[in-house]
Amino acid sequence: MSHASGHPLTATASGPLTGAAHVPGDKSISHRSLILGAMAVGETRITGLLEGQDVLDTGAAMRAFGASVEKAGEEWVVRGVGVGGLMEPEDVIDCGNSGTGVRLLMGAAATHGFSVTYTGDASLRKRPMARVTEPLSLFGAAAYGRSGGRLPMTVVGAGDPVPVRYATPVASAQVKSAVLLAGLNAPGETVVIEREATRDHSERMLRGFGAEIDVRRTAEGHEITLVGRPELSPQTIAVPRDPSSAAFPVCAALIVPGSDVLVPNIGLNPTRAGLFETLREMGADLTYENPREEGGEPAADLRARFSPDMHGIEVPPDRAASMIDEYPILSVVAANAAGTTVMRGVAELRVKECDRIDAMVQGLRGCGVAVRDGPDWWEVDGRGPGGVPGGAMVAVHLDHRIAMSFLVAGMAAREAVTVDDAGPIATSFPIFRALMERLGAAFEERGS
Ligand SMILES: O=C(O)C1=C[C@@H](OP(=O)(O)O)[C@@H](O)[C@H](O)C1
Ligand SMILES: C=C(OP(=O)(O)O)C(=O)O
Repeated sequence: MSHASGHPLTATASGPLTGAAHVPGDKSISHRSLILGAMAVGETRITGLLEGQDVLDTGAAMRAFGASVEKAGEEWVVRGVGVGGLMEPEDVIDCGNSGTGVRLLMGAAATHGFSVTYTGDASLRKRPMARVTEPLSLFGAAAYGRSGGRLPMTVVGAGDPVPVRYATPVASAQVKSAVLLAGLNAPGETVVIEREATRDHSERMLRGFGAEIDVRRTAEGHEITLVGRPELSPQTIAVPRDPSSAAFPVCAALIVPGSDVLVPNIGLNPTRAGLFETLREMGADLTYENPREEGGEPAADLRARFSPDMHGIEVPPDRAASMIDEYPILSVVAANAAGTTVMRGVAELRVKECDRIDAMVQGLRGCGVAVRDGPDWWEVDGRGPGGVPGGAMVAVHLDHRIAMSFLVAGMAAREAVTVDDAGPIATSFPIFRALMERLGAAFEERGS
């Protein structure tokens, strides 16, 4: 569902940020818990589920496909219908702002013999869907959408699906996951080959639910083989906290003088941890405390302290997939570091909730920071600690990460920074404002 829009918010310079920041559950793992829970036979119990709008929309969709999804106390309980048991929804499936939601659902339903019409908010209706419907057509499904492969779109599922071998042309965990989820209800082996490793939550969770799945390194990259038509057994899932949400209090602490923030129990799956590696290379005082395993995923407590000696770096392009959602907030840290930070191989940023390179370039320029960009790269000239002038009103284009990034920028800038719409933050991090205020951040609602 679409969130209320047009709610501006201003961040002003705060004193030091201190204390513990308990960020919500991982968005990627939350979507997958609901979808795989709905395709298992029996009751899956989930704690730590992200209750952001993106995930709530996926929960509502799974109900429309015939599963039961209810909250009982602190737990979410999903009663699944089994692989092949999804039912035709009676109405359009509205995935709101969520690319992950719509692309994974298209995959899961595409090997069922019924049709589903999908839509989303004004941001999602601009995003490319052909990257998913092309491989789904190999299973025997057909998609009819607006020009350019945009939503609203009807996917006519394959009643008699065949398994597929598919090499993904873009580094995208959503595309990989859509093919694997479709492969669940195809007889035989479905194979996905990805040149660069993307987040592997689907593979881990499919294995956890009892599917036969094999991952091997070949000359072509990662080859993932899934045996179709398994019976999935229900699971008890503790969702780890989201490293992509942790990025905001961590980066705020690095650039606000005197800060010392602990972000406990963060999932540090290597396919997600590229930002933290990059920050450490820039000279950030960022440490991992109590490293451990939580539910099959590496985890640690992150400790971030004000880091006045950070310097720009060239971010290795082969790291992009492991930090793809973190480039906006990285560029805010880069603006507060000395020297230039160069980010290459990031064309995917142009097809997220908005064109994230363009949104950050415009907003940072408005804040007095020099930025240059090209089709798949951009670079930020740092102004050193406390050197960002700020004082801008920034357009967020229905993009939660742009909104949160500029609010963090405002916490360290000389003049306040206003975002034109803080509404989208609720898609992934509904407690962002309260959590940052508890650390010491100062926000104002100044009106538009
Ligand atoms: O699979 C996932 O859960 C996600 C994959 C990434 O998208 P792409 O697959 O488009 O890279 C990421 O940007 C998104 O926030 C979540
Ligand atoms: C790109 C993102 O999400 P999605 O693709 O699920 O909309 C994100 O959360 O940064």
